[in-house]
Amino acid sequence: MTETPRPTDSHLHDVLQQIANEAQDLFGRGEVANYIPALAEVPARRFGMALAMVDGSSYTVGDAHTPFSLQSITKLFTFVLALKAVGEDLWTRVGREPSGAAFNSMVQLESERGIPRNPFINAGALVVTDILTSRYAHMDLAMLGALRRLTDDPALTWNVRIAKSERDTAHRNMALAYFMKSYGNFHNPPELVLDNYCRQCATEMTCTQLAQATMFLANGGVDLAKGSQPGEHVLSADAARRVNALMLTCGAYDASGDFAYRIGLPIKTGVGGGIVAIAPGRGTISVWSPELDAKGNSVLGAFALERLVQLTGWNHD
Ligand SMILES: NC(=O)CC[C@H](N)C(=O)O
Repeated sequence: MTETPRPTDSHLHDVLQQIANEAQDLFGRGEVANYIPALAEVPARRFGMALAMVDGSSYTVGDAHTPFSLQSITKLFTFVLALKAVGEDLWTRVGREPSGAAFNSMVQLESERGIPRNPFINAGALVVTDILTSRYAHMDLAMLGALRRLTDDPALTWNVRIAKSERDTAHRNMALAYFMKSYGNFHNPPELVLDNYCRQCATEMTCTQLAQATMFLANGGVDLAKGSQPGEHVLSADAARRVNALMLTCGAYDASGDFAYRIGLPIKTGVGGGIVAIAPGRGTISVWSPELDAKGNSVLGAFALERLVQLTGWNHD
């Protein structure tokens, strides 16, 4: 059996550079999301990648310092907030099974009596935002506060234009919310929750920030000390393990099985073209490239993560 050469951390910069070079060949194979009008204006041929290691080292390549729209990646952060707020009671409102259906699908909701399959599809994320809307006077600001602490960036915010553009065209998400309300699984006015949800989705981060913000998932629930802040105990090690399990099984909508097969790490994707991946005990990887495949996942992002695990062996040791 041939061994995959294992680059040491000092070689990680070269690994990223190699991946960025190879990825260029894939430009043109996907399309920038256009169902949210303002997202369609993002330049397509962008590629950035960042690694943040639990030892505090970090590596970047390409457009890793350009802010992009997190979109569904925010479902990871709101899920963590809701888990902290209501604990295991969360599972009375949302399931934890892969849906095998598109991220914005309604079909299962009728036969499953308004309980969405998991928190990472739109219906599930809307229920999570509903839970947080009940919990906080200003759910949007509570989320932003949490993200500012995780990135150590007090200026982090949502893009007002993208939030408005999504809110103006959020007909399907509104329908999902009303449908769940008809089953009693939505407690606040859908209009209010949609306002919060669209701001949430329009939050922007760079690859570097996203890798930093998810470090607690690679580090047993504990964030690293950053700037003036001591390391924050975000979740218990047990809860972090469970979040990672959900990312592995449900993080890429109806392509979750394919991502697990190709990459084998817990991940979360978004239609802004971002993907974040967790290598437990090692570090976090974030990648951004706006061209999406038919299921709404970044074409170059998926390729880059697949190459990273091939070149480093991070998914099997
Ligand atoms: N897959 C996504 O990133 C979807 C998020 C987007 N804001 C939506 O609700 O449609």
